[in-house]
Amino acid sequence: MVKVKLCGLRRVEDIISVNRLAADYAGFVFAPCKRKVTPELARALRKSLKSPTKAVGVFVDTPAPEVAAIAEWCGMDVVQMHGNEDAETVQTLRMLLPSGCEIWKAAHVRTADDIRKAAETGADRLLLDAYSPDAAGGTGATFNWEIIPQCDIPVPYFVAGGLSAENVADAVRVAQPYGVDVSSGVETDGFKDAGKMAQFVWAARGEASQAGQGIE
Ligand SMILES: O=C(O)c1ccccc1N[C@@H]1O[C@H](COP(=O)(O)O)[C@@H](O)[C@H]1O
Repeated sequence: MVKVKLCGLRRVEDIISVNRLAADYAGFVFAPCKRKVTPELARALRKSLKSPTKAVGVFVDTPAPEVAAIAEWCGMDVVQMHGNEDAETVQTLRMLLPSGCEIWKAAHVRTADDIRKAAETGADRLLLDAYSPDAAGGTGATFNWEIIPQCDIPVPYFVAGGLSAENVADAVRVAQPYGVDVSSGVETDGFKDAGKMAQFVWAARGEASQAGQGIE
C-alpha cells in the first residue's frame, strides 16, 4: 500500500488526526514559512505521535550540523532536504545524524533532469515536488506526473505538490510512487482540516468505501 505523509503539522489536534489515521509519516517544517515550527514545539508534538507513524523534519538549505542537532533533539526519524542541498551535504548528514535516521531529498520537477540531479545526491528517498520561483515548498502547485515513468529512479520516491483527496488516486496511478505527501490540500483557512486529512488518507490508500463518510 502506498505510504502517506501528512506535512506541516503544528497543533495537538493535528497529531490526534495523524494518530487516528495511522499515517505513515508526520512532517514538521523547520524552514521559514507559514507552517514553521520551533524545535521546542516539534519536540513536544513528536512525543505525542504514536507508532507506527514516523516523524519527518523538513529543512531548506540549513547547514548540516544545525539539521543534525535539531533532528536529534526533536527525535526525528527522517530529515527531508527541500532546498538546493547537494551530495556533499547528504554525506555530511550521514556522519552527523543518529544511525537509522533517513535522508530524503526533494526535487523541484520541471524536467527529468531535475529528478536525475536529486538522485545523484545519494539520498535514501526522493520527494518529487512542483517547482515554484517563489517558495521552496508547500505551494499547493502540481507538476506533470507523466515525467516520472520516463525516469529510472534508483530509490523509492514520494510524489508531492498540490495533492488532495480529489487527485491523489490519479497521482498514484500515473506515478506509481512509494508514497504521497500533502500539506496545502488538507487545510482549511490555513490550518489542517481533520476531515480533509481523513479523506486524503483513504483516497491514497484506495479505501473508497470510507471516502464518503465523515469522521466524528
Ligand atoms: O509545507 C510547507 O510550507 C513547506 C515549506 C518549505 C518547504 C517544504 C514545505 N512542505 C513540503 O512541500 C511539499 C508540497 O506541499 P503542498 O501539498 O503542495 O502544499 C510537500 O513535500 C511538503 O512536505
